[in-house]
Amino acid sequence: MSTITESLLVGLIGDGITASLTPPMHEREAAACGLHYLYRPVDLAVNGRSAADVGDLLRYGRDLGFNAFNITHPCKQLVLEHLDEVSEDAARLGAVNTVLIQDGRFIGHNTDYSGFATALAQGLPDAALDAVVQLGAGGAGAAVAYALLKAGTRELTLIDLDPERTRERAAALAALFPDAVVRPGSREDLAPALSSADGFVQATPVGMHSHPGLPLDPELLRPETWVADVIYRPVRTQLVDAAEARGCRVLDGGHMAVGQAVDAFRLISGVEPDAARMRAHFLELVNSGR
Ligand SMILES: NC(=O)C1=CN([C@@H]2O[C@H](COP(=O)(O)OP(=O)(O)OC[C@H]3O[C@@H](n4cnc5c(N)ncnc54)[C@H](O)[C@@H]3O)[C@@H](O)[C@H]2O)C=CC1
Ligand SMILES: O=C1C[C@@](O)(C(=O)O)C[C@@H](O)[C@@H]1O
Repeated sequence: MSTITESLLVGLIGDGITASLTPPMHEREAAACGLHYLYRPVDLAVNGRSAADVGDLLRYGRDLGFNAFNITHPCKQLVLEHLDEVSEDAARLGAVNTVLIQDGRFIGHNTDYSGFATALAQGLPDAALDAVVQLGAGGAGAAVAYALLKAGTRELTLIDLDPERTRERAAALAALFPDAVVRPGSREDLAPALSSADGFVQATPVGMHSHPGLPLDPELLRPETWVADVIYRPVRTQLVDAAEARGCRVLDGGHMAVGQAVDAFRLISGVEPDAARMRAHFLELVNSGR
């Protein structure tokens, strides 16, 4: 037996997340830190719930003694209206992936953007960020683009298959970062934009086990352009391999997956996790086929 202050009970609310690696990442790190910490997937698909139930699930969780939740697709925006307080960055970004429950209040944060920012700073130290081309303007793309602009990107070319989404996301980001140029583009803009870009970020599902392939012709990548992928299943995507073969510096998607977990773990537990240990455990999980 333990009370809400003696142990930590955490959940991940989202659709189809039962096999997520985030729960084992948190639990293993907590064990290494000597914490009593349980982290359960709360899968909408398994429970016959819809995304609109996220507020009810949060309130049930609070009543049942949960300390925090991670929130994922398709609830990261929907959850906002149920929160008592939202961090400045999560409010600006318009998405929350971590909810702390403190004194019965719900407090939202976004560790997708901060996790990517740390991953980029540590994984590609000294990378020039002035001009970046990004493919994909969905949920992950929004967080990554926000992180880039906050870290100093002056010129971001955003390209998504959905032109309306591209325009809307580019306009929203341009309003948040008035000193930067956020240019909505189409696939025809890839080659000219990459001819002078410092970096290329791939934030589409292309490259996942379920969507194998390359999101662009790797010949378009100059060796001096760094490349970041958000896909982490597999960690070594075809893009990561092709970019390395071209001589580019590369950040695989596992860095963002670990980065969001590191930042959420710190917020939830108040304990500083060992990021290198979490990355090693993450790779162990991926390599064992989890
Ligand atoms: N490393 C990490 O921590 C995280 C990784 N992810 C991964 O990021 C990927 C994207 O996830 P979400 O953004 O949530 O999905 P989403 O469905 O919200 O957005 C994906 C976007 O990519 C666009 N797209 C698809 N194919 C494209 C192509 N060939 N060229 C240009 N645009 C294209 C779609 O139109 C859509 O707007 C997923 O594979 C997910 O697993 C997501 C969250 C965190
Ligand atoms: O979107 C993601 C991915 C995730 O849902 C996972 O399953 O690892 C965990 C969330 O915290 C994060 O925001």
